[in-house]
Amino acid sequence: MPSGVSSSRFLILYGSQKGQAQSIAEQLTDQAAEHGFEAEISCLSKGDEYNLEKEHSPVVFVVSTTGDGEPPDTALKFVRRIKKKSLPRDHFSHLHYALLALGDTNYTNFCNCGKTIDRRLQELGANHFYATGLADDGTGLEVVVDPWIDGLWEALKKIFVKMSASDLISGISLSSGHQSVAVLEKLESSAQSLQLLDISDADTGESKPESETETRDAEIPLEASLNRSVAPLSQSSLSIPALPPSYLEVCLGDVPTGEEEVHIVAQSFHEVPLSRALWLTRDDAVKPVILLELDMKDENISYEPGDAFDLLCPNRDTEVDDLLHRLGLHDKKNHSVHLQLLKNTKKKGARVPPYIPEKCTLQYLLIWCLEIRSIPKKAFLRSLADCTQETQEKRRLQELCSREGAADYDRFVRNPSVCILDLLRAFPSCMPPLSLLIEHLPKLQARAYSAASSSLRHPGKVHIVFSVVGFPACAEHPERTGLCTGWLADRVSTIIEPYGTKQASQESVDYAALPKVHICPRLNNSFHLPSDPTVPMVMVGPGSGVAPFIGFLQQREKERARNQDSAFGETWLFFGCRHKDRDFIFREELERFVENGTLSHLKVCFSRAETDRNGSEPKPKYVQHTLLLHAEHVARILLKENGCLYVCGDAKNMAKDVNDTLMEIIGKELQVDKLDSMKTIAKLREEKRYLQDIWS
Ligand SMILES: Cc1cc2nc3c(=O)[nH]c(=O)nc-3n(C[C@H](O)[C@H](O)[C@H](O)COP(=O)(O)OP(=O)(O)OC[C@H]3O[C@@H](n4cnc5c(N)ncnc54)[C@H](O)[C@@H]3O)c2cc1C
Repeated sequence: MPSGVSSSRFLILYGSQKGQAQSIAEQLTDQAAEHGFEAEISCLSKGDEYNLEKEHSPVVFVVSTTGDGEPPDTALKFVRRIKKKSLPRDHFSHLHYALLALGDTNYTNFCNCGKTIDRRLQELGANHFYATGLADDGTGLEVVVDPWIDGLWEALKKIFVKMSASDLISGISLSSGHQSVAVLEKLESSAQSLQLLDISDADTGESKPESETETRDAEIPLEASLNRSVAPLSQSSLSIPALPPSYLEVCLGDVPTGEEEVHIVAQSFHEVPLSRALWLTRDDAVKPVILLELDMKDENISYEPGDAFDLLCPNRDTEVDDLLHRLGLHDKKNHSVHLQLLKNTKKKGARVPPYIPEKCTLQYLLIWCLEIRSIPKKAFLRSLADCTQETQEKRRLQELCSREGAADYDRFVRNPSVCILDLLRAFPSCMPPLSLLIEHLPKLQARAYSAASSSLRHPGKVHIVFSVVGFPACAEHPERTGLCTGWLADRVSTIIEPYGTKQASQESVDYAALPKVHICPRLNNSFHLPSDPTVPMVMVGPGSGVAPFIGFLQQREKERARNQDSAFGETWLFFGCRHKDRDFIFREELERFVENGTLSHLKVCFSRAETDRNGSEPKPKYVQHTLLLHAEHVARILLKENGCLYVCGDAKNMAKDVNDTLMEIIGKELQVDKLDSMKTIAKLREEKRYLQDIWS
């Protein structure tokens, strides 16, 4: 091993957008010492902290993917650097690395950033010492991350042995005689020290069953639930993750005097009034859809159809109140919160969360800074277990974060979208300090909504359209609505215009009395109308996925009126909903676009249409079925006329189904196999002629 390189040191490099990759990298750093390693951690953006060109210790990359397969901002420069064509093919031949990529199969280009780095490192001669992990947030990162981390330690041990062996061989190649004996002796001593590592590994005490559990056998309940387990899990010994080191000290100060409210959290947001709210669906629609008009005329905001807006909505007052009561802090809700790092914390790279303003009140912290609805991660459950008095409750929390309890975690925590308040209700003897919540709850996130209007038609305004997310009551929690869509729906509940209202009755509604909405434009680079208006286009947007296309068509309608002699490309819209009479949103506006020629073809399907009793052909149910019916035109526009295909809406099913259908259409049209169809689709994407704006 090159001199100066420790036989247990390795480097962790992370590229994180929302903090998940960073948090996993930090978790690795924390666990490394327990396994006898010395981990150095650095963000990929901090190029001055590491030098891969001279790195002879193993390197572990943890990288996420953002947007449409883009690298996170912190990894952009690194990716650009390693992609340089001038780098020789053996540039990284000295490098031994492992890579954990994070992604979400609900989006296209799953784990693209990790895959790109991996591919490029391979091209530049670097060597894997452990198989690449691809973790899917869609099904739960833990499913891959936990076993990947478990296997990493063994792989590190092996690579250190291998590296020291090859180092020895190269080191003694010039000396005579007893080479193999010397190598063997050194290897043996390496192996011994590794066995020692194994012993220390096993000696954590965490995997031993709790003695108390044995006394519970007689009362094993029949059915498991969030706070109750059944055999075999209730009797199993558990592999529990290491306790994450705490790192924050929280002091509650005086009640701030005066009205110096802190608005730092929402500082990058514009506060705009609402100017209209309308039901787009009938009362009996399964997924109710609301249109909101936001008045931006006093703000300097411009947008194009295809752009989206981030909306920051606060946590519910009632939930924050319940949480404060439960933590025994309700009487301190107006006290100011002071945060500092715990001296002697073992957490690597610990820092005070930058999104919590100094001296904000406790109530403000819980309303505006933390995502209190987030699903607690296993590390959080692990910490909560240590704050729980009652033996059975403690054991259950340990089970839920253990490897053996992974299925129960999915069933009782992840799938029902349990949040911290639900846990505290289910585990009454759990009494976490406030610092633990701040350490484990992520930052409150804004939610994005596509602009459903054009500023040519609605100057100074933007429309957004959303379906109100509903979480039905279940054993784990009461009924509730989505954080943002539910908050917005509640705000407008008293003034919202009924379904079918044609013209806003502005006078009767006091919009100024409503709370303003925090918005921030989220400009899109490519999901826009083609710059050449003669380019034909196909738009696929079922449900609220039609939003950006309403903006496209409003814009096109105005452009056509202004330039009556100009040529405009053919436009197709494929829309789908459940029922013709209940949730066919924007029906009249779409029919007007068809009448005045803005929209050449409107193809609508209904997934819950009455069965045709006349025995005629079954009607298409979903947009992909309608697309197939018009395959010839779709193929012509895309393959012969250089046209564009836009897809917007549900990422889980629709986007994938549409993609599969497109593959079928291309395969048939070009008479090629699946692989070649995929290549054609990849080319369309590259040319920005197949564009997706999809969400789950
Ligand atoms: C670029 C972009 C543009 C978007 N544009 C739009 C848009 O125009 N219109 C729109 O409606 N949305 C849009 N979204 C999605 C939107 O940002 C939110 O995710 C969505 O409105 C839910 O927010 P919420 O805070 O109400 O729900 P949250 O409280 O965040 O809950 C959402 C969670 O609930 C789950 N969930 C969703 N539906 C249900 C259900 N019925 N029952 C149980 N669980 C459910 C989801 O998997 C998700 O994990 C867009 C997203 C992106 C990224």
